[in-house]
Amino acid sequence: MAKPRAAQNPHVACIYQCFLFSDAKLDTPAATLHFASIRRPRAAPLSTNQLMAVGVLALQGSFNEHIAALRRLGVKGVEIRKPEQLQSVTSLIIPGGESTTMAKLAEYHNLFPALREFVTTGKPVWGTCAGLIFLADKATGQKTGGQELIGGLDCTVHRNFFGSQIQSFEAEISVPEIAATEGGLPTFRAVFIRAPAILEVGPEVEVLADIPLASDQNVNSDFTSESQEDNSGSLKKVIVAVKQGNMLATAFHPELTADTRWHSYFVKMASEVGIGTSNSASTSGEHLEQQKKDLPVFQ
Ligand SMILES: NC(=O)CC[C@H](N)C(=O)O
Repeated sequence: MAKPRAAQNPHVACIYQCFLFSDAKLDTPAATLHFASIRRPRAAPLSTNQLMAVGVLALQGSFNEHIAALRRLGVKGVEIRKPEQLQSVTSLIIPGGESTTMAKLAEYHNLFPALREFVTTGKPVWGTCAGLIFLADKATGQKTGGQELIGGLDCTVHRNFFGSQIQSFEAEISVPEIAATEGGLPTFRAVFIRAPAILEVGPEVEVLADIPLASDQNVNSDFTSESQEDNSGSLKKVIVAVKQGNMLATAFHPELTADTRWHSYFVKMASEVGIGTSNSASTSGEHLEQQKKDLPVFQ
């Protein structure tokens, strides 16, 4: 597997920076340059009965990009900011961003009880990056005083495992489960932005992807030499994507690439639990109209 490449290119670093601290600054020349380098196959279009509205927590971070990725599949994304809005959706994406800020906003809007209920009632939830941190039962590397988590995902996450903003990187990761169900290449180009990693998982958790660590990679000291070793006792790797029942979590950002396979995988999870919603997705006419307004993710 390719060694993770740090985002040293100033244009790419700029995008990562913009991404974390604002909602949608992706229509810039720098974004164009960045996304042009990520040309991946799209997942096959979803059939009509897989179309449904998916909630996207829209407090902070990359919610616009998730909604745009869903739109490319013909699926409607609904912005969720208040507890009562969760009643109108049957699945939810918690985007990446900055988990401490997101937690403060969620607390301010009294969202935590409704979010926990959403998870515990078995509705599909996908956390990306900060969203993964939200779903974890335990997080390390938090700011002083910690932060509230939704929990439910039996794992321990290190919040900034791969280091600071400038250690953001992209890497080709092996995604056997995604390739088996969604087709396409056996690898996925994953964008890690001040990314967390999963240090430990419980028995119910299925590991969907991990990433080898370069020998010179500067990772957090909480990661013990014992947890770095695989069965052969030599290769250092860390978990970056998992599934546990109704919960999917990725340490990286599929919504920032043109490869929609993680989104189609999640939409299928949502449709498989048999709780399709009356909030049906757009008609094909609407879909075409929406595509014109899409964010500049290159095909
Ligand atoms: N890209 C991201 O979502 C980064 C998450 C960040 N490490 C945090 O603590 O919130």
